[in-house]
Amino acid sequence: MAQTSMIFRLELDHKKVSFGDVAATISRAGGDVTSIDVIRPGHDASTRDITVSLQDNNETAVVEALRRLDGIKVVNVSDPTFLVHLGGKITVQPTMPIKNRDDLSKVYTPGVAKVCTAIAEDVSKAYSLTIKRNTVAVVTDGTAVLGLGDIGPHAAAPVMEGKAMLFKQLAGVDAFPICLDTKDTEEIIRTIKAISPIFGGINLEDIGSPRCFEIENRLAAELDIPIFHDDQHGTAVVTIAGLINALKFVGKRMENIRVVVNGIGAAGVSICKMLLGAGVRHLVPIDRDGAIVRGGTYPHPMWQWLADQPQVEASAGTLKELIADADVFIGVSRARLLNADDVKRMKPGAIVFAMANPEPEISPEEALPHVAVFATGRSDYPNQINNVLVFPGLFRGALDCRARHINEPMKLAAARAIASVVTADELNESYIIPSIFNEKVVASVRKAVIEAAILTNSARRTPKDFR
Ligand SMILES: NC(=O)c1ccc[n+]([C@@H]2O[C@H](COP(=O)([O-])OP(=O)(O)OC[C@H]3O[C@@H](n4cnc5c(N)ncnc54)[C@H](O)[C@@H]3O)[C@@H](O)[C@H]2O)c1
Ligand SMILES: O=C(O)C[C@H](O)C(=O)O
Ligand SMILES: [Mg+2]
Repeated sequence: MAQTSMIFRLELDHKKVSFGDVAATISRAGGDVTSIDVIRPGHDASTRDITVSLQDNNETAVVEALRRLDGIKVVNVSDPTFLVHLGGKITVQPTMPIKNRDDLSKVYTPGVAKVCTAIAEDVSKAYSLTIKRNTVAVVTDGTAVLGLGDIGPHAAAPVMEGKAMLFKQLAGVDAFPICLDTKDTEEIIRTIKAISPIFGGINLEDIGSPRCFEIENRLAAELDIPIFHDDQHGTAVVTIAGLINALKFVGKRMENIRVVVNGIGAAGVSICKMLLGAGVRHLVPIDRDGAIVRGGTYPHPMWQWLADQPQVEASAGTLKELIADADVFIGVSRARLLNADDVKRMKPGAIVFAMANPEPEISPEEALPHVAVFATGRSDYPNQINNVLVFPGLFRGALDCRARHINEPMKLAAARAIASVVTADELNESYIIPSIFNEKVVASVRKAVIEAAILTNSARRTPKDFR
């Protein structure tokens, strides 16, 4: 069951009702009082903010129960999640104050002109004399936002702002949310190319498949800064990291496991490719019409690529049929597609990564009793397998060594680095993947990415700590 919390502002008439009555009413309606703030104290009446933890968004039941109580006025109901979004989540800060005319003439006209001229004469100076060395554009068209689908560029913004916050807090990267009002592949490519001069890298986000593949490939070929579709590669990297450790925990090997991947979109395609690269020999890719089978013919070029791989199984079927006898289930599809009976039919030592956001393919309550390792993409359950473990450190590394692109060895190095943060004695069923608050994650990913970039000639600069 999903837990949320809400703040109820109440006016209490003390002659008619006590706080005990309020707490008991909230509890009967399915809520738990977690904190109380007295906004206006008083002998006869008071105003209080009551924070209530709720199961499954049953706020209406609580409000109705409170309204039926004599002596209570419900002034306002607010959702703390909305409150943290008020006014947006990021801002732009100058690196120094402009204190006097002298400062002004340096940072702005006339002084700035000679810096512009220097860059015009040698464009590589943009890295040392502008923000380019530290900036990433987080670009979306709003077509595949989490598992919510095509909700448009305005509605996508809170996710993009969230990614920008994480870039900054975790890795010091200045990321800008860019939400494009177009779904046209050529227009998206043209626009990103046109805005690219100020950016050191491009993080594509929540762009639906199959358009995302062409957009990424074309930009990587036509621009000389790293282009990274987070939903494809960030997800694949963190999934491989989680799988390396989950397999250690259950004592199985990549070569011997049968893996079902459900949802062969942006994330699913990249996960399948990385699984094959990591040595998986029994792969069952499934989308909404059933399995993508070896030898089949598909209009989607990436599905056709999968159908041509020898490790992909040839048997057709639905998710419910094909999950039987799987060692590993990886879901990057939609909410609530599986139940306890489905995961019960997996092999002993089953590993389930139900990574659809915000709601996984199966809830932990249903899956946990029947599987050895369970993970989701969410921060409120153990084992959060989410691309946030990847993009901050990966771009930190790519920017620091001015990587031309982000290649397979850099991604694999990032996956191994994340997995290695969990030591052998720490590894257990609820700790296969480190927390994003573990400071070692970004540092380890950065280091591994830079080493791989130098070895593969993607790096244009060797950072000081590598010299
Ligand atoms: N945990 C993470 O870090 C992470 C990262 C990326 C994506 N995701 C989640 O994975 C999901 C997919 O994201 P995406 O960017 O790949 O989107 P996408 O739109 O590119 O792909 C989704 C795919 O799922 C398929 N699908 C839809 N319903 C299905 C069903 N009932 N059975 C099988 N397949 C079905 C679609 O046909 C499509 O191919 C979303 O829920 C997203 O939030 C999680
Ligand atoms: O945004 C997230 O939490 C992860 C991922 O990028 C997603 O689209 O679900
Ligand atoms: Mg995403």
